[in-house]
Amino acid sequence: MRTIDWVDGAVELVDQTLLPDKCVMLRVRTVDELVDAIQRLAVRGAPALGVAGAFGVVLADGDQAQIARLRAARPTAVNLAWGVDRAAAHLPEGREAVLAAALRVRDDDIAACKAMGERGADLLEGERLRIMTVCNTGGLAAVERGTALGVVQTLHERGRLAEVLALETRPLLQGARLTTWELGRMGAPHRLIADSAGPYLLAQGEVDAVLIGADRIAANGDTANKIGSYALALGAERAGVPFIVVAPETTIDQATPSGEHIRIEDRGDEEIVSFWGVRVAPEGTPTLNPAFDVTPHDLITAIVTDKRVIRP
Ligand SMILES: CSC[C@@H](O)[C@@H](O)C(=O)COP(=O)(O)O
Repeated sequence: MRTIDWVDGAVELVDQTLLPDKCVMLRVRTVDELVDAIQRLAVRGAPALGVAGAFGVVLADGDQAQIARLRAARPTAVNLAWGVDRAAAHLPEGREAVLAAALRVRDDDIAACKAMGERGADLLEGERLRIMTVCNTGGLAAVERGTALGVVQTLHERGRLAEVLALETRPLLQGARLTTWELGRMGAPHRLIADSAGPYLLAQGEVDAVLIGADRIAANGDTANKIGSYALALGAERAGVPFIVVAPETTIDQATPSGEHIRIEDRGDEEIVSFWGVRVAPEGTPTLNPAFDVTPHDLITAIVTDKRVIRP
């Protein structure tokens, strides 16, 4: 199954807000619908956002204001702007050239995820690995297979996966809803844990490696990823566990020198004052809701891309 694709003149994508209960495909025909899908996380994850951005330029049909709005729909994952720019570069050649460029973004992502899975599995030592991960970095965050969870899938296919400990990933529960769903479909052994249990379980020696994805990697290797990644990096360093970032080359942003320059999306009050539509905090509680954090490069053991292994 492809998470996102171009089908009969429209973008077709899995509506991830409905998982794990329902797997429904959404057909998106306008930039307005696509921006809405991106902002409510019907489509999400850096590589999938890159593909959505590229397809969105086809839908925009040369309208520069719409292209600009799409490019800014979510600020932290560099892949969205990158995908938009890569397709938009072909606007002077006409719609067919833009569509061809967008299809190349899709195909390159499929190839990159396969390459990362193999390189990551080759890098890890040990025969029966216990992996900790946060958010969702599987096929749902890309077109197929994904980044960090793509490495997990390759390990599983090679018979080298003992277990995955998946953080639930509050507030939107990408780990609880999406990662466990994907691991179940793969038949990979896993247990779901509360976010705050991550560093403790690392200290208890329950984990052989932490594998995460990335939304933007600065030129010096500082990495923005789902909120909670930094706590895992600190816990992993203290426990002597490798902390590995898996991301395509397209997530490396040479224009951003270091993590302090990365814009972190704040997603507002609603997601944390309530849980699945039920208010859990007193009316009017002020909030801070950063969707991502930045792990400094010195806490990262290795960055695995589709082309190389970087040791920041
Ligand atoms: C392969 S996905 C890498 C990242 O995009 C992923 O870890 C992540 O943080 C996604 O956040 P989300 O807010 O669900 O888009």
